Amino acid sequence: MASIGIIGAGAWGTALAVTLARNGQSVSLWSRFEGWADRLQVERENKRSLPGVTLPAGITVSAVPDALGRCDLVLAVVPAQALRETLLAVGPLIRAGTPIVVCAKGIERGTGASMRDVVRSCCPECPPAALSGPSFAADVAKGLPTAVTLAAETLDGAGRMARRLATPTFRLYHTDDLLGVEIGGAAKNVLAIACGIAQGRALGASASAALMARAFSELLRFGRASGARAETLMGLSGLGDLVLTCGSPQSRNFAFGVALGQGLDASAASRDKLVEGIATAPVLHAAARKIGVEMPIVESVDAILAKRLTIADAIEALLTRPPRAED
Ligand SMILES: NC(=O)C1=CN([C@@H]2O[C@H](COP(=O)(O)OP(=O)(O)OC[C@H]3O[C@@H](n4cnc5c(N)ncnc54)[C@H](OP(=O)(O)O)[C@@H]3O)[C@@H](O)[C@H]2O)C=CC1
Ligand SMILES: O=C(CO)COP(=O)(O)O
Repeated sequence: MASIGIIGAGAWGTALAVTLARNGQSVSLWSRFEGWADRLQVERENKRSLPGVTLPAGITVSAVPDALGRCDLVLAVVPAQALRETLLAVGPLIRAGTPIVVCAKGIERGTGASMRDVVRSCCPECPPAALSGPSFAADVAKGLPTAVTLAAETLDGAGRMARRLATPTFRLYHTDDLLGVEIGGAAKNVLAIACGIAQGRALGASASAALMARAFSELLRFGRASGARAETLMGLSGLGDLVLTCGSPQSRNFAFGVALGQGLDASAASRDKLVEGIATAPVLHAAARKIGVEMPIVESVDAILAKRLTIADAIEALLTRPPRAED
């Protein structure tokens, strides 16, 4: 069987490589930095993101992307904002017809493009797919039970890829609602920042639960208006990931929100770690406005990050919104 290519040797790329290789797959893991690729290849451990997890022999790490051309399935696991430049660099090596499964969660800043559209424009011969759902890299790398969703343009294609990537502890459901899966993953990061802020401000467990429920209602409203299916938004990649990310200090988006809520400096709180919701907030807010969907929590996060609103004013604005029928 041909290898599975993984683009990006960060926390999630490494965790996916480890879980696939443990299950007998041959994995070509690509990192843009030769020094980092060499370290992983020799030390057999990603000491930066997943200390203590051994890279099985089935993983070959390299900064030379040629091996991606011999893979029959490629996972793109770089930050959403880096997907385009990465695919422009290594995409031409990927064989026509090879699916590119984007594992990043976000919307492209500047263009408002979805991840599948970035794949389509950079690698028009490769069908886009998405892997998303509640799954912390550390949990997956430890072999803890996890369930996520694989979305592709066709249900058959999604099913084939899901069977290829599933392991006894990494359970994959599949769907052809690529749009719905991408929206859930992108939106939950922004909403998790809001939930983190509430935690950092010590607003209490009742407020946190209310915020999470209203956050889900925004996700559902935006997703449906965009054409996503409700069952996708209520599934692993929507509600499932929202619950995980909005309630766990393990989440970088939630932890960033906590730091903001505690009054810490935003740039310091996101300096060393990836907080995808920061870039997604203004794009998601703009997309919602464009289609006339109200997303007051997303709007607040965007305004706080852009320093148009203080946290206190944002909370005040949310609490004084006119009462309405619940949707
Ligand atoms: N960590 C997790 O638990 C999960 C993460 N995800 C998603 O996966 C995506 C990646 O996250 P994660 O792996 O955690 O992030 P990390 O920051 O751990 O790793 C990101 C990887 O992408 C590489 N990268 C960064 N910028 C660029 C660039 N401009 N060009 C090429 N490569 C680049 C990094 O290389 P370098 O280190 O050399 O800069 C690194 O290998 C995100 O969208 C995230 O939302 C999804 C599910 C779970
Ligand atoms: O997407 C994730 C879990 O499903 C990881 O969330 P964070 O990027 O907030 O850490």
